[in-house]
Amino acid sequence: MAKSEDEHLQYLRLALEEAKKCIPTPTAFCVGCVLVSRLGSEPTVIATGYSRELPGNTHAEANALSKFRSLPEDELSKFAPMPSSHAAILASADVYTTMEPCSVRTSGLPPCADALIDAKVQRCFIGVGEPDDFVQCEGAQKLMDAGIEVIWLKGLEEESLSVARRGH
Ligand SMILES: Nc1nc(O)c(N)c(N[C@@H]2O[C@H](COP(=O)(O)O)[C@@H](O)[C@H]2O)n1
Repeated sequence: MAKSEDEHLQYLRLALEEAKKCIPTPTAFCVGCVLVSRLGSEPTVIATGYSRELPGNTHAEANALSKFRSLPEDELSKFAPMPSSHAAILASADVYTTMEPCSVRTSGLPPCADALIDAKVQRCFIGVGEPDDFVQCEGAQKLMDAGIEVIWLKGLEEESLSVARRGH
């Protein structure tokens, strides 16, 4: 396996570890997400998130974005060689998510695909497409329509889905 492909799978495995932290519920998936900045000489994890980690009915991708945005400005130098803002770092970031970002929410809350588009992230690496257990998901298409590169990683589809469906 090529080095870069292996690196992407490593980040997806990290996202799977996040997904395993979710408290399962029969009415939603257990998803994990990792945000990686590539502004420095080495890629750096800038935030992680999982479904229902933050209070309320919260999703993995939105939680990772919120956690990163809540970091104080003076900690951002860890992620970028030049003085940089939260928005600039996110605009260079890659997203690794165990399941396709949601495009519609049964609760009516804002979908993760919209949050990633608003953050102007670079690329989104996905472990598995969202099955139509609850809704018809069009998250990957939404991201691509907004100019975000979508990469379907191969190899962890079954594990991503079985972790997502824990508690169903
Ligand atoms: N990508 C993604 N990340 C999460 O953290 C999720 N929980 C989901 N699930 C999706 O959201 C729908 C449920 O919506 P509500 O939380 O009830 O508003 C579910 O149908 C999945 O599409 N996806």
